[in-house]
Amino acid sequence: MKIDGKPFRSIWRDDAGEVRIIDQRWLPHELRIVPLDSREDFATAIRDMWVRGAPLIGATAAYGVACQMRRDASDAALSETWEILHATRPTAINLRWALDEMDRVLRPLPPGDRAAAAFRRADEIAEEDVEINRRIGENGLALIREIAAAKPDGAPVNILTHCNAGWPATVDWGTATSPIYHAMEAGIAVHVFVDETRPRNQGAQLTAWELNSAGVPHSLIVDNAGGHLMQHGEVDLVIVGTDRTTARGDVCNKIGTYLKALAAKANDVPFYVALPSPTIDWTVTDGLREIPIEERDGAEITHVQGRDDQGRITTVQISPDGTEGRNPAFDVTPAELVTGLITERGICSANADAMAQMFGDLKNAAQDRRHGG
Ligand SMILES: CSC[C@@H](O)[C@@H](O)C(=O)COP(=O)(O)O
Repeated sequence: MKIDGKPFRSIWRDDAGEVRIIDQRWLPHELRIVPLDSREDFATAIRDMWVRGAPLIGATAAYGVACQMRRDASDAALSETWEILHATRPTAINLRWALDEMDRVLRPLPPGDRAAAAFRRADEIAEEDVEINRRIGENGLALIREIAAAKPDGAPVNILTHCNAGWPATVDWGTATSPIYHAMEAGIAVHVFVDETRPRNQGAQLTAWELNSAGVPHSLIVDNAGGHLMQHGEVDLVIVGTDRTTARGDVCNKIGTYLKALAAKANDVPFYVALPSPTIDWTVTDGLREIPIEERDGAEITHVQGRDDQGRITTVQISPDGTEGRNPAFDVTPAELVTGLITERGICSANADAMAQMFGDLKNAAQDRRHGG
């Protein structure tokens, strides 16, 4: 997508082949581009959320393996790099997916061939992500078009989204935002309610920033406003992203997603999840019991970052000294609250049969790998 009219991705290789990212900690106030080189650079960038969002975490890890292969392409380095990068964040399954994929491709090769093959596969993973998200956009567009057709002429389709499942969370397009960008391109009027998404404010800082840059009409709302807006008929559709979706369609996403799904159900608002296939974890079914939920530093709750009137990015404390924050970063929305999954292959019901029918090949491949096939 574009920043000030210039096309950008969230991660790319420069003319010399070096990996560069947008350091998202400073958005929307400053656009800082940084190189990543060592395995430690990559681990820090994922752990400390310079990059974040499930698909981008996966792509970054793939490039992390590739860069390491330039330094040391031994079997031991391959295994160690898998472990180090895998330990950075626990919830988004794209991390393990990308690391397994790199291992699958590199392990059979002689060490001398691994660096070149690793960069090839990492570039492909990045390109595949862009294409998956483009298709999610096309498939979600059909949904928005249908809702638009039932509205009075010219009235915008009001879409609520939570967190940032936009292009900064992926390599490009975003997942939840891709249908919105496709609707804009198709000339359909849309308006987006952006949940601020405490504690880290990915909605206020990233989703609002990207929609603003793309000229998409939007309103920033506090996380607690969604239910009220739904009760008053102001939301036509909810679209969120996901960090891990189970084989039966339980959806793990940013903390607060579950409450939006409950409110949507109570008010007959369709609740859709934009789901790229690498975000499906075929090894788990019961999301509530089986998905590890990241617990982050309580300081993210007790403090807030913003820009002061001197233009400096600063952090302030909002709670009393001595009060500690409890900070589970994700929650699980059970499949029965999900109207449908917008995937690159089409829209799929959130249940085991429908998912197995749409992605049977991927499910079988995952099961083969699990049994050492
Ligand atoms: C396309 S991104 C989908 C999810 O990864 C996104 O909604 C989300 O929860 C991101 O969490 P974050 O903690 O910012 O990495």
